[in-house]
Amino acid sequence: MSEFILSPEGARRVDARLEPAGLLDLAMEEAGRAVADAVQASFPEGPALLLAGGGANGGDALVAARHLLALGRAVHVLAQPSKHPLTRLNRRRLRAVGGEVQPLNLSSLRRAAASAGIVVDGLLGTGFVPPLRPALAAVIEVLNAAHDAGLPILSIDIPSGLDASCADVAGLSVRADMTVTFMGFKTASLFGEAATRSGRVTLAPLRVPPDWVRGEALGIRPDDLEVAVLLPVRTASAHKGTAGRVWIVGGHPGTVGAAALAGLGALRAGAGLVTVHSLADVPLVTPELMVQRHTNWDHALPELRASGLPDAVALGMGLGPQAVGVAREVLAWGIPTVLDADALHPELAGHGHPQCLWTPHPGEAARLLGMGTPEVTRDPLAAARRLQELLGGTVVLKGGPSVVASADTLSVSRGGHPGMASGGMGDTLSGVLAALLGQGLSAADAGVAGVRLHARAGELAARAHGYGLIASDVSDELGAAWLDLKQSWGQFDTDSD
Ligand SMILES: NC(=O)C1=CN([C@@H]2O[C@H](COP(=O)(O)OP(=O)(O)OC[C@H]3O[C@@H](n4cnc5c(N)ncnc54)[C@H](OP(=O)(O)O)[C@@H]3O)[C@@H](O)[C@H]2O)[C@@H](O)CC1
Ligand SMILES: Nc1ncnc2c1ncn2[C@@H]1O[C@H](COP(=O)(O)OP(=O)(O)O)[C@@H](O)[C@H]1O
Repeated sequence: MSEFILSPEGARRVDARLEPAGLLDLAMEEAGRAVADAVQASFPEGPALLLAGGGANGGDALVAARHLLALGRAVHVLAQPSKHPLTRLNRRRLRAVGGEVQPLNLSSLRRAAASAGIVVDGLLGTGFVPPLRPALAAVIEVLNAAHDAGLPILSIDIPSGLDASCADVAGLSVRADMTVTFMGFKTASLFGEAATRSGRVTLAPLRVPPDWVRGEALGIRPDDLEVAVLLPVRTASAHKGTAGRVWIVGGHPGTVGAAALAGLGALRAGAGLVTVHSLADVPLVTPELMVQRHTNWDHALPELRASGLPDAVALGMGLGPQAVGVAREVLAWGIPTVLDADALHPELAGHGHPQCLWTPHPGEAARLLGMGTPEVTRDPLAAARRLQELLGGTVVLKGGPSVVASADTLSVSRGGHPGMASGGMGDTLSGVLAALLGQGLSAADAGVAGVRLHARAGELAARAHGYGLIASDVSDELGAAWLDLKQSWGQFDTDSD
């Protein structure tokens, strides 16, 4: 099932629908219970210290404390005063079952932290409005010092002090080992330094009408089953001519490996026939890859067109200074096209078509949008949306994780591995995407499926290579990643499919 991504405003609008129906109390109960379960499952040792702020985030902490007590766990609760009716109600409920609530201040925190096995941070959630007030800043400093000394922290919904809608970390915030977030992931749970501060993030969807959440969602995060159904299935009579003919147009003296890596990626993602067209000598990365060296693009492109177009083309990888002119010609062919690297130029805006897949990394995205790279990485969902509006077709804004933006959906990929931060990984992805386009997927489906396939291959390759991962290792695992995704569907017969 897809998971959703929510803005703080979207979460508040869902709250506003729950409250008059009397359902906010139940949502808080479920949220607090999910936190208690996570504490028991992941941090079973020692007393649990729960910190409750004045808002609903603090209410979740008080509910969690009650559930932990009921499970027999030693709990210690420090709370700020609250005007929030449900938070006050849950403070009374906690007391009613014998739980003690003491005021939160620096000395009570230091004392309790010294004997705690886990701290639950329920100080600030999506209602936080920066900047952090000094009194809470001092609390978070003590908390982070205790964390540095080895005390684990689980944050409720979002680490206190983080702006949920932003991947950057502007000021002081809690450094969590784990975050239990509700209804949908927040931008801060998924991207950048904010995601690092969130630790391992798990989603408690809460029993809220899914249409209420879907209606507010900024985007979705498909699971592997949803990706698996997008991957093409061949009939027994398939042959190389029906499995997708792909051209790679790229390479230039000095950067010709980029085109070769794309070719390898396309072969390993199932393309039937792959030819690299280049002005430079392409290294023989594998004999199955066909190579045509041309002397100049002005002659080569009309000849190629006349020779019969392939099912899909990927262009730009290491293509060099002529990339924009070449891209204009290739776009006029009107066939499924991946545009990467040197072909990602603002001059091409308006020249695309619905079967285009544009694959910028944040630096290229910034060049296309005429902004700085930090603006792109601060809010990758917004940047991907703007890129799609500028370029049309489908945009893959690459990163860990990548965002796939089509006209009607924003989708965030799961997985990948930090070992994928090495040159050539994006070239491999371009080949993968072209192979999927060549096998008949729409640009939007190829974007979602190709990015996850590439990320899964990266995860598998990292088992052997860790941070020493190189792009051709990822290509080598594409077949295994494909099988893996299909098996998650549970309908894959490895002998015949
Ligand atoms: N449907 C859902 O998603 C559900 C969401 N749920 C939960 O609700 C949470 C959102 O709750 P929320 O709206 O009450 O806000 P919350 O984060 O507790 O913050 C408000 C408190 O912070 C304070 N404060 C603010 N800024 C500050 C600053 N700069 N520096 C210092 N303090 C500052 C502010 O103080 P005040 O301004 O009132 O003085 C007030 O006390 C959400 O994250 C999730 O945990 C669940 O209960 C179940 C259903
Ligand atoms: N930390 C990471 N986690 C997951 N994927 C990553 C990470 N770092 C890089 N990648 C992936 O590697 C690829 C890098 O692309 P790009 O920067 O264009 O590489 P190149 O231009 O060297 O080919 C992207 O698909 C990106 O999603």
